Amino acid sequence: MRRILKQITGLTWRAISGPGAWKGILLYLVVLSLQFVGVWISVRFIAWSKDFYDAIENMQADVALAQIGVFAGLTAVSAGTYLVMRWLRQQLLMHWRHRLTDRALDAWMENGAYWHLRPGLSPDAIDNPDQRVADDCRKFIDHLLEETLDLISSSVALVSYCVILWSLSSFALEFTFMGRDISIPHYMFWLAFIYVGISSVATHLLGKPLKSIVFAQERREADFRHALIQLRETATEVAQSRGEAAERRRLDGRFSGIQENWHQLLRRQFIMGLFTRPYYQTIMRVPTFFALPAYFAGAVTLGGMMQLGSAFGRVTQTLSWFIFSYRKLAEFVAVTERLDGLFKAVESPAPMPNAPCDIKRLIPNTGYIAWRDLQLCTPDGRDLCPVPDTRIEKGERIWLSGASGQGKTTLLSAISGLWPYGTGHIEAPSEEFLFLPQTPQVFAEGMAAAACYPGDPADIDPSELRAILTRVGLGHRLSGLEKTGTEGTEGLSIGERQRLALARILILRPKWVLLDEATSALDAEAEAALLGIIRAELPDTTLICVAHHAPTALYPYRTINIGTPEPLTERLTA
Ligand SMILES: Nc1ncnc2c1ncn2[C@@H]1O[C@H](COP(=O)(O)OP(=O)(O)OP(=O)(O)O)[C@@H](O)[C@H]1O
Repeated sequence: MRRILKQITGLTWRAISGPGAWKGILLYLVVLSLQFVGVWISVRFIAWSKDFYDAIENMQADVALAQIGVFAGLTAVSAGTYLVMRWLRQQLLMHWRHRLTDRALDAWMENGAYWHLRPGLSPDAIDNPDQRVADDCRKFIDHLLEETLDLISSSVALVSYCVILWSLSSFALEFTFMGRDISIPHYMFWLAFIYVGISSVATHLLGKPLKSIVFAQERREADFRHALIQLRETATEVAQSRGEAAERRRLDGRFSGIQENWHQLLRRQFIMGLFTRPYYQTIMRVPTFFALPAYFAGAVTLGGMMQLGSAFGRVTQTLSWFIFSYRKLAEFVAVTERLDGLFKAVESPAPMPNAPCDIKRLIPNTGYIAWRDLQLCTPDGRDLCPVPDTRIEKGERIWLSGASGQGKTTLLSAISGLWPYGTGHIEAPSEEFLFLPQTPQVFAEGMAAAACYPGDPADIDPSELRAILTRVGLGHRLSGLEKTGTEGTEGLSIGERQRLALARILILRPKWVLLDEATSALDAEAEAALLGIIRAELPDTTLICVAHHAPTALYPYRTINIGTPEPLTERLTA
């Protein structure tokens, strides 16, 4: 309980603190005040019904008419208060959600957490981070507002109902137990608390597993959504390989996970319902039964007993907030734990237990890359092929060669400061590296954004962009620049994607480029032409090129072999 309260306050602090925090807090106070106005109006309505019916009973037409005017006024205030309160509450929801989402995105993006905290790379790997950032931030604020506002206004209402119940239940319960006369004054008052106390404990015991079931449900829903997104992203591969049946199996598997957990959820809700439903239905009647001993003892009249029953009912109903909100509270706890898990994992990510994490990084004064005594390993602690000590000067061209799986891509990750597993020393400049993978992504933001990534397309002159795209052989796709979304990049072949990625070098003009089989889908002639352009235009740029054949267009280049050298024929061609 203390842990979850700490998590809730921690997340709340993230959402409400920071510059301009006063705005959200002020909004919250206004919403709370309006909620109190709502409680006051409902109390006024109770008094109004007495005045109105008394006027009718006493045949006072003018008073009754005046009360109709009071009714209209109260209704107008009530409706106005409710609408303004709801509108402000939605504003506050977005205000705090924005702040919390900002913090979650900062945490997820800073220091490459989105890269490090992936399954297989970290013991704290985060499942479905998209769900945590997109859904859980919203749900957390939504629950926070609903539960705290409810709790505060219920507590205030409870005090006033308790005062009424205390004054109405002045009589005592008298009985004989084991030969002794016992008298419990205000017993109806104490009974209300005992009744709700016992019921709350019963609800908690029955509903305890609900939190983890709700947690699992959200996770399985997210897994199913993720599988559908994967299908969209790999549509061509699936369609070409007639993978529909396999995809259906995968999707069905994920969906049956949802169903299985759903049944557990239903079962648990049913078990809870066996208690909470009768409780809900009897809460307004049971007070009368409890008051019967006093009635039969002549301590209270029938009218008094009915009045007492309704006061008791109000107290128990307000006290039962915990019981009635149990399912929502379970969701709140599940959302809190997921979101807190994200922040905790990012703040103190643990390395894999079986792999050394001791690569020392230095930033040299002059521009060069060097490594010595470098032994990289996989996250499960397997040593990769030893890498010979090397120093790469600015403007050099390097062919990083080695058979498949020897650790070339891993070395590139280590150079750019991502790969943590291994031992040794790496010196690399602080300037940004441009990394081009084998299958570059094209983003929903369109052709220009893909060509300038990770730069901003607004920073390049459109005519220059067109000229560069034409030079890399994408002149026939220039119309894509005018189209928005994925329409402009739809159908780009892998080779064309690689051309688009190579255009980034000409646009961004970086000092250090890491090419990981970035030309593998181009024919030899196109590869030679493109690398030739890059070499001629950017003579000072260092190119470190991972490839399974010699990048002859980069000649003169230096070869660094990792593990088994490439086949002899490749070396001869070089
Ligand atoms: N997250 C990981 N978990 C476990 N093993 C990994 C992980 N990442 C890489 N490896 C392993 O590390 C080894 C080196 O991988 P890497 O991608 O660096 O090889 P490569 O030389 O670039 O191969 P290729 O030429 O086929 O691209 C491989 O055996 C790979 O399976």
